[in-house]
Formats: sequence, structure tokens, C-alpha cells
Amino acid sequence: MKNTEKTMEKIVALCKGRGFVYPGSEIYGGLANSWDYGPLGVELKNNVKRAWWKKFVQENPYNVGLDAAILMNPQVWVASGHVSTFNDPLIDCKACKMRHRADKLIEDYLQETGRTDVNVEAMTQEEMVAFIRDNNVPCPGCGKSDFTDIRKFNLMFKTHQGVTEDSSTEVYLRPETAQGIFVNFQNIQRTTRKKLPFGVCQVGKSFRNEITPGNFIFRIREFEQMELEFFCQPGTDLEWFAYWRQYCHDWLTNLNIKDENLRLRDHEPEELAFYSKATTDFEFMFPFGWGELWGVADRTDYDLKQHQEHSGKDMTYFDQEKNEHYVPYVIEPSLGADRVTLAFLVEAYDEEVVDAEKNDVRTVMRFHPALAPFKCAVLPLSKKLGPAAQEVYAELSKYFMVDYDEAGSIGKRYRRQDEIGTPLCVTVDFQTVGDENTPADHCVTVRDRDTMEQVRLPIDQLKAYIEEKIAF
Ligand SMILES: Nc1ncnc2c1ncn2[C@@H]1O[C@H](COP(=O)(O)OP(=O)(O)OP(=O)(O)O)[C@@H](O)[C@H]1O
Repeated sequence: MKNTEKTMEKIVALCKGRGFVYPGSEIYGGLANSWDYGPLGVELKNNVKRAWWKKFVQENPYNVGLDAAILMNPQVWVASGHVSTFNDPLIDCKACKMRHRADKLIEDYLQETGRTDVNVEAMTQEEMVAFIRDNNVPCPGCGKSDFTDIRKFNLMFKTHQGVTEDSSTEVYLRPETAQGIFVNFQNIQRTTRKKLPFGVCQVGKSFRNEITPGNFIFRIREFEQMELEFFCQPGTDLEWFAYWRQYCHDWLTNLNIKDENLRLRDHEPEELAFYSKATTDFEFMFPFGWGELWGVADRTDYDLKQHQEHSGKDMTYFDQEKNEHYVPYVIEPSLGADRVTLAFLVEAYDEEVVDAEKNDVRTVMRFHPALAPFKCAVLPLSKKLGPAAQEVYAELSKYFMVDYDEAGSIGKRYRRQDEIGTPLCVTVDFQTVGDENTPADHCVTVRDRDTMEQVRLPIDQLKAYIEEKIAF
């Protein structure tokens, strides 16, 4: 019997083979840990971002959107603390020269040994060094335990803005989208005339010079974030924290992420950033272990106050009811678009035994239909039916991403669509068009990806049927 285990190797191979994700700059030997989204991948990721925008901006009564610039005044990053503290603890193996992030080295060691008595996130640099020495934590590269001291490595990418070297300014590629929201707090409040509580959402690229990227699109150097900064009255922040924690959870599970693959890890007091009152990491069970998907944090008034101090501009809000000025508190749910896309790929991947005796196994990507790259595929039963099928295809394409396939047996075509997660296959057959003896019935057969069941539907009902199926 075929091994139906879900592994990263299989998922990466499917992504590459079917056009979800390719290695970046592949014909030049690639560029470490850069990935390009292919024709199916760009649809999937756009659908993920759209599903987020729909629930967080369109349907949420409190929030509005923003698209801020990637390059910002460098003072922003001084105020935010990124220039001084956005560092990873870098450690080198003296024996094989492999470079590691000390915290990840310890985390992997703990996972492998099954120990749960230590919390890496709460450790100081000195405690990490001591732990590695005391426990003889081995280098994953060569197995020896002979490391340098830890050095701090700033993760921000630098570049130059300006025409000539001497007149140019050093600028950073933003390492998060959040600061674009904070610096626009007053603009948005003034122009939308929103009262607290209200939130600002943004989707966009962020850049981090990660020491140890990897695990496919889980940790990359150029990635997209979907961030919300939710501003509220101090004292109401913990209630809003609970609201957004639940809202984020529901967004994931409504898109078919199973609760059993999700872990909401609340930070212990000693692990909390000094400005945070509460933080929850949403972790997903990837084939390589638990990994953070979404960080939800109560950041108090830290960010706005930092910007007030460094820019000299007033960041307070005037509360008309209370007749007083104050700096709002902030709840921040921060999600990686690529990481959550990987989670959706992993969750969707399934090898279903159709017939054990014949060793017949089909690969199905069980995406929520709202996320599936194609909403349906139009398949003529025979090439002769091409023109009639293309009419159906052209009509549906006005509303949805639709695939068209006339190559090979119908069974093979179904399997190809299963493998890319197309929720519905629409087959045009001879009854659809009729002949000299039988009148056309103007109906098509619609096959469901998950149940493999078929229904016969009039062509003019297809649009409504698909719309209902993909609703989110
Ligand atoms: N290098 C990366 N590649 C892909 N996504 C990332 C990367 N770094 C962060 N993200 C995403 O952005 C979200 C918010 O960023 P945040 O700064 O809280 O991450 P982090 O705690 O630094 O993540 P990690 O501990 O995994 O490095 C993360 O939960 C993740 O989904």
C-alpha cells in the first residue's frame, strides 16, 4: 500500500510541480530561501489576503485599510526600537562553522529531547550560552558542541536612497508593516473622523535578514504581513485583546484549519515584552513541528508614545465624552501571509484511499473553496464538445477564476483538478448540446471535489451554485 503520510517533501514537490511555488531565480542556481509564487500560488495567496481583508476590513465595523510606503524615514526605526533591539542571537559552531540562532538551537533541542521545563523566549543571552554549555547542545550540522559566544545581529536590510553616494541617505526596508500605521494614526483619525475604538489594517511586504531562514515559505527574508493595529481606550484593552484573539481564531477555523492543529499559547508574565500586558502566539502543527502563525499582543500605549517622543508630534486622542486627551492603547494581531498560506497548503493536503484493493489513492487539496485557486474547471466530455464547453467557460470566467481542460480521460482530468484543490468540475456532455434526435437539455454535470458526488444542473444556475459554494 502506498505511504499516505503528509510530509513537507510531498507538499513542496506538489507546489513546484503544479505551479504553486517555485524556487526563486532558479535558472541561476537560485537565491537562498527566495521563492516565487506561480500561476496557482498567486491565486491562492491573493485569496488568502482577500479573505483576511474581507473579515478584517470589509465586514468589521471598526476597521479601515491603509497602504503605507515600504521605505520610511529612518527615525521611525529609531523610535520603534528596531535600530537598537531588533536583533537575533547569532552563534557559530567552531567545528563546522555553521551559523545558528541560539534560541532556535535550544528550541529544537528541547523539542527533540521532549523537555518542557525551559522557556527559551524568557531567557537572557547569558542564560542561553549557559544552557547550551551545560547541556552540551549539539550542532545540527556536525554533532559537536563547541560554539562561539552569542553576538547580536540586526535583522534590518539597509539600502541607500538618493542619486549619488555622498548625497544619499541610508534607509531600511521595513521589517514590519505596523509602523506605517502608527505614523499615520493622526491622519487616519482626522480624515475618517473615527471615534475610539477603531483599527487600521495593512497588507504588504516586510523584509528581515533572517539568520536561519528555511522550511520552505515558513521563514523567508522577503515576506508579506497582514497586520491590524486596533486603538482603544486604556482600561478596555484586555477586553479587546480577548475579542481579537477569538476573531483571529474563528478566521482560521472558518477557513478549514482544524482546532487540533492549532495551539493558542499565552505568554507567561516573564516572557512578555516589557510594554505588553498580554500576548498570545497562534501556533500551527506543520510537518516539521509547531510554528508561530499569528502573534496577538496588547502593546499598551508604547508605540504611539515612542513616536510622540521622537517626532515631537502629538499622538493623543481627544475623547469628547470624557473631555480629556490620552494616548490610546493598541491591540496588534500580526499574521504572515506566506506562513498562513503554507498552513493552508499543509492542512489541505490529503491522500485519500479510493480503492484499497487496486491501490488507488488520489491526492486532494481540500482548500476552503474561497481559497482554492480555481473555483471550477470546465471539462468537455469529448473534444467535439469544445465549442459548447468554451461558451460555459467564457461565461463563468466573468465572475470566477475558472480552468479549462480537454486533455485526457475524464477520470484523469478530475484527478488533476483534485490535486490543485478545484472544488467543482463542470462536465459538458452530449446531452448538454443534444443532436438531431434528442433536444439539448442545457444541463451540465457538476462533480464535488470532496465527496466526488455528481449533480445535474441547468447551465443558467451554475453561477449561483458556485457563488454559494465559495461563500466566506
Ligand atoms: N521571516 C519570516 N518569514 C515569513 N513570515 C514571517 C517571518 N517573520 C515573521 N513572519 C510572520 O509575521 C508574523 C508577525 O511577526 P513577529 O515579529 O511577531 O514574528 P516573530 O515573533 O519575530 O516570528 P519568529 O519568532 O518566527 O521569527 C509572524 O507570526 C509570522 O507569521
